[in-house]
Amino acid sequence: MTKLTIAIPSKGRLQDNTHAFFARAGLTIERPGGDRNYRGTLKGFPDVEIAFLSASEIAREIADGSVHMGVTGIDLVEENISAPYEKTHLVTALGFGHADVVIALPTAWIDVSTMADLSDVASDFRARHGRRLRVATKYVNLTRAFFAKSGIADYRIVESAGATEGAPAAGAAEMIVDITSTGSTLKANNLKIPDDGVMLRSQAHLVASLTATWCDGALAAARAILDQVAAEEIARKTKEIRAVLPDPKAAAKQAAMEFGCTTPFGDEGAPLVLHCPARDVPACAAMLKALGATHVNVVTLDYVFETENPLYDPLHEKVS
Ligand SMILES: Nc1ncnc2c1ncn2[C@@H]1O[C@H](COP(=O)(O)OP(=O)(O)OP(=O)(O)O)[C@@H](O)[C@H]1O
Ligand SMILES: O=P(O)(O)OC[C@H]1O[C@H](OP(=O)(O)OP(=O)(O)O)[C@H](O)[C@@H]1O
Ligand SMILES: [Mg+2]
Repeated sequence: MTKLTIAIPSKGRLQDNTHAFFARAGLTIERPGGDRNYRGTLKGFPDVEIAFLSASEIAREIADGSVHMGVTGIDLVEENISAPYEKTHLVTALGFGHADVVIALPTAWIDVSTMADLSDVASDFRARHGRRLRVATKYVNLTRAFFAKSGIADYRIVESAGATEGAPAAGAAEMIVDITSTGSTLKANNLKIPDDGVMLRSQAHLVASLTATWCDGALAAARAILDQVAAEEIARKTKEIRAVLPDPKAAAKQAAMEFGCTTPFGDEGAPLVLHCPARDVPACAAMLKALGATHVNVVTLDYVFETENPLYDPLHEKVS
């Protein structure tokens, strides 16, 4: 494998957001031949190959090293990979695909509102019915780990590939473990989440493989791509503030202390140029006015390229 292979979701809810994420970083995914082609390219990066896979396949291929990087959900990383953080490295959270893996049980079970309550019910159920409570799920490994942590042993997993929320009403299980975001599917099926029943908060991540072969070419391509991704990420979270001040050095120092502002071009300039966390801009502008600035210009940035790359450097450390 001399090329860098990046896997991206070819269907499902992560697909569109993934394309938008790459586009934001100025990266264009090309898929010659359209939807039926499972290989694509990244415009301007001849050493990169794109693999189109489902989100769960992406987690598996990252684990076994057949792709270098991919976009998938943390739920799938933790469910599909044993010892996930020995085999993968989370490059960055992508801010979409937010969903919780939860345990849900019938709303009619009014006495059960915590995992401790459920533990009691599970033992009673077994004593009374001579069989164990059934949990329908496709998250078999996450469920086992969570039930063990909650001290519940009296249950049995019924594997469910789809429409899991329907299992209790269909009589196939007493409860479920599944992913939820708005909660409307659970509600429609008369299911509720115990107070401490959230097993995992998931979102889509850019994930790198620690088992793939990282030759120099693959590393160089990863660096070039992550330079663009990091530059966009920093730019999105940062505003550039420009102001002329009687004592720019003192203002820069105060802005650094109060808001963590940096001075990318030094602290002597007229105007002084600050990089400020986006959320602190109004407060920082007020401070600069109080220090004598008559105008405070705030500029939105497209990219901020820096020598150090907060996304690439930690990955490089692990794979070389
Ligand atoms: N309702 C939801 N809201 C937000 N994210 C969700 C929701 N359902 C699933 N996801 C997330 O989307 C990711 C992929 O799920 P999706 O169902 O699109 O693909 P998949 O399960 O891999 O498909 P398949 O099982 O057919 O291979 C998962 O990481 C999951 O956490
Ligand atoms: O909390 P909610 O907003 O109601 O979302 C939850 C539902 O979304 C997912 O299904 P999806 O729509 O991806 O269909 P699928 O079962 O075919 O994957 C998940 O499996 C739940 O069924
Ligand atoms: Mg789905």
